Amino acid sequence: MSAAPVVGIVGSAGAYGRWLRGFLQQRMGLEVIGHDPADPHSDDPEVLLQRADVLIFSAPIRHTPALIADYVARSAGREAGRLWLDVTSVKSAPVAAMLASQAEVVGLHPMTAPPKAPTLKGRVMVVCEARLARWQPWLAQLCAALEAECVRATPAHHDQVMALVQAMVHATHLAQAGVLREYAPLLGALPALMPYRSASFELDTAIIARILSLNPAIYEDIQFGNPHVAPMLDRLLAQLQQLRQQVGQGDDAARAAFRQQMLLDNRDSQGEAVLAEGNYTFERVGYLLADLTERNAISVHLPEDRPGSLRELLHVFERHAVSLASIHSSRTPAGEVHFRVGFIAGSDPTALLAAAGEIDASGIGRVLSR
Ligand SMILES: O=C(O)C(=O)C[C@]1(C(=O)O)C=C[C@@H](O)C=C1
Repeated sequence: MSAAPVVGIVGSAGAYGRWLRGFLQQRMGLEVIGHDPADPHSDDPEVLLQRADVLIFSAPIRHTPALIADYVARSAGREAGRLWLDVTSVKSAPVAAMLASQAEVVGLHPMTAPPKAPTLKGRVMVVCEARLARWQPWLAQLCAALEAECVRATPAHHDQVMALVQAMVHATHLAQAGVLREYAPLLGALPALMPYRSASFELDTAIIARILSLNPAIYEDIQFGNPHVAPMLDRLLAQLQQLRQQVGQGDDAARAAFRQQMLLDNRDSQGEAVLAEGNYTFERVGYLLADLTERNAISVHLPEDRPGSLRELLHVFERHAVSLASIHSSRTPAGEVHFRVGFIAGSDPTALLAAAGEIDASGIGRVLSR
């Protein structure tokens, strides 16, 4: 095991491959080599097998087990004493394929698309330590540098849990997207419904938009590449069919059954503490959404990340006698940290313009277009 291993990425041109290369080079100061069939300038697989102390498979889930098997055959024992990792959303098959090698093996699953941020701070990463010995300290360094909340699991348990955490969530939202599409000729597309939104609807449509904006192959493979998904879908359908039957029946007995099964039994099963926490989260997110959609606001990027920058910014509003209603740190779509400052209703637009002008002119911050 080397303190500064050479890392090889199989799938270096993909979204995670590119993110990992940046992270490993910039945050961990490591030499990174990579192969990707989509990048003719990338290194040959043989170069990776010769030089990489750590090999990371970052390829489409569907092809990963066969791809790993191919590397096991080509490597032919040279991988002994090295570390092999993968970052796919399903764990049993890729980890089993890596275990056919003589390398130490850890399956990873970051529970996020490649973030705009330089690390996985604030995100979860599942870690399946399938065969780990001498590389343990380096894996700990990797996890610390990634700043993710790491949760250990076996590949089998991971895949069972992901049928709920990922496949069920994606399935219900894609079904909602399909229903919205079917109703669009009658009621209009989403923009026609948004004026009537509840916080729940807004959150669900944001999730739908997120899923439909990311890589379709990942969502396909999460449904089709995990054997625990089909039985989960059966249960999901049975729940919906039961509700459909009760609404169709429509009498007091059906209402009582609905109330008992769908509301009371589910409430009891979740327990008071979990419900209270989730309900509180919902309220906080609801307020956050309201603040973020508030038009009477400006976003400011503070170029200097130093103590006192935010106080100087707030001081400008104070001098222009503008009262703030909210302040949130957030990220632009390009990933730049900014502060979004909301103002109380009826704030003087001229004072706001003057304050924004002063922030720009003084160099305290850069006011972003809305
Ligand atoms: O960044 C996100 O929106 C995600 O959560 C992406 C998401 C998911 O939708 O479950 C998709 C694939 C990865 O395996 C992890 C998480």
